[in-house]
Amino acid sequence: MAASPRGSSPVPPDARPRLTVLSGPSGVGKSTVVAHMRKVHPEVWLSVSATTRKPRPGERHGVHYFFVDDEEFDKLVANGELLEWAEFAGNRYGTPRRAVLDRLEAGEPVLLEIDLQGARLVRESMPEAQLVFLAPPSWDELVRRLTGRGTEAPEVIERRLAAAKIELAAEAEFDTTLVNTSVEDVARELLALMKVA
Ligand SMILES: Nc1ncnc2c1ncn2[C@@H]1O[C@H](COP(=O)(O)OP(=O)(O)OP(=O)(O)O)[C@@H](O)[C@H]1O
Ligand SMILES: Nc1nc2c(ncn2[C@@H]2O[C@H](COP(=O)(O)O)[C@@H](O)[C@H]2O)c(=O)[nH]1
Repeated sequence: MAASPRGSSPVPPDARPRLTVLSGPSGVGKSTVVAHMRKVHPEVWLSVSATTRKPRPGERHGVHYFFVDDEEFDKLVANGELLEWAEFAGNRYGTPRRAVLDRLEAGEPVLLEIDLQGARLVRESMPEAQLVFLAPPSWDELVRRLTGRGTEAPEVIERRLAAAKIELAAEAEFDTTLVNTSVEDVARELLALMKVA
């Protein structure tokens, strides 16, 4: 048997876990599910996006998002540093490319939590990615969750609900749909899809 070289060697492409993209309308519970999943399996790496949105109370730079201004976001785009980016409800959001590629090359499971436009762009550039759609149990429940979160002004909620109608209509573009009735059940199903548990 040939001796293994010292240090870490790149993982062959076939052995790499697929990139998983989680999308779904604003307020459906994506962040809640992912937070639960990572409490149980901290090894699941979640990409930290850059955004021009202002932080909500409790959100920390580098943890929840990289909060940047318009000029900084323009530079990230111009320098090709984003794997994908999109404008959503008046703000821009993008996935830092290098960190995602590094984790995939190291053979680690990678999760993106992004909107429909971003999911479509990832599908184009990385067709091997699996796209998971998180759906609400009903429209009324989605409105309740988004409103009940209490983080957005009424006009922002309206914009997000308008986007939600478009996102719900695109469910068939995804490889799998999970209905977020129970956070624990969805987290378990997502871990299974990612082949983590
Ligand atoms: N299964 C569930 N049952 C009841 N409430 C839920 C469930 N999942 C999430 N929630 C609640 O719904 C609200 C929205 O959840 P969350 O912020 O995770 O949504 P999101 O999809 O990440 O939204 P956004 O895209 O706007 O960031 C939160 O108040 C959360 O506690
Ligand atoms: N295309 C991308 N969408 C992203 C990214 N990071 C987050 N998002 C999505 O934006 C909306 C709004 O998020 P919020 O934190 O302001 O509620 C939501 O659908 C996120 O999934 C990204 O890098 N690219």
